Amino acid sequence: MIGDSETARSGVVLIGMPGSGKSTVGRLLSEQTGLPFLDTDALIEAGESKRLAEIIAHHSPEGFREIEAAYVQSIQSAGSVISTGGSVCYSRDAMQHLAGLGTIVWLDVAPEVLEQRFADVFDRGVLIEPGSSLADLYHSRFPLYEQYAQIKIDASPLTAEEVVSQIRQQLAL
Ligand SMILES: Nc1ncnc2c1ncn2[C@@H]1O[C@H](COP(=O)(O)OP(=O)(O)O)[C@@H](O)[C@H]1O
Ligand SMILES: O=C(O)C1=C[C@@H](OP(=O)(O)O)[C@@H](O)[C@H](O)C1
Ligand SMILES: [Mg+2]
Repeated sequence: MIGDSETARSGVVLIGMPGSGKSTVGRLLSEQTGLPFLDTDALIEAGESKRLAEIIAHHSPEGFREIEAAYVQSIQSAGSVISTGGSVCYSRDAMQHLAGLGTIVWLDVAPEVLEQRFADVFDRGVLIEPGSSLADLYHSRFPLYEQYAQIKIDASPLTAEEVVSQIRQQLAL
């Protein structure tokens, strides 16, 4: 576990698989608490003036990871709700930076549930090897999310509102 300062505790950083609800939950949590909201995918899209799927299509997976890590490390807003992209877990530097901005909360959602939330991971723009399944991706990323998470929410059976409520309870927000 990393990042344990007073400043860090005032913010919330959501991590987890694509489709786990980071953007949805982050927006709701921000509305309910009044904490500012930042979605790192939106930050990248604004900075690059392109949609994420387009950026991913024009770079190697490693290239996209470097772009994502650089944008994430440029964030200075401690005390916000930050929804990350699912692939941020590949950058130790980015994760260490995020740990200085807020408590890292992992929305853990089973691959069977994720599959129901979006039909085509390639349309959505996810860093996944051709031929791999969401379940493969889930199992390969699991140890990374686990390593960085300070709080884990078993979000598979929960609505977005219930996830927000659990986060608020656990962090006394
Ligand atoms: N707890 C939930 N239960 C059911 N559907 C959800 C939940 N959270 C998010 N969704 C839906 O799943 C999809 C992906 O959510 P999103 O917030 O974009 O995930 P992420 O940012 O983690 O990729 C959206 O269509 C959203 O409405
Ligand atoms: O997990 C991934 O490989 C990705 C998830 C996306 O964000 P969401 O997790 O919000 O879908 C986005 O950052 C990028 O397209 C890659
Ligand atoms: Mg998102």
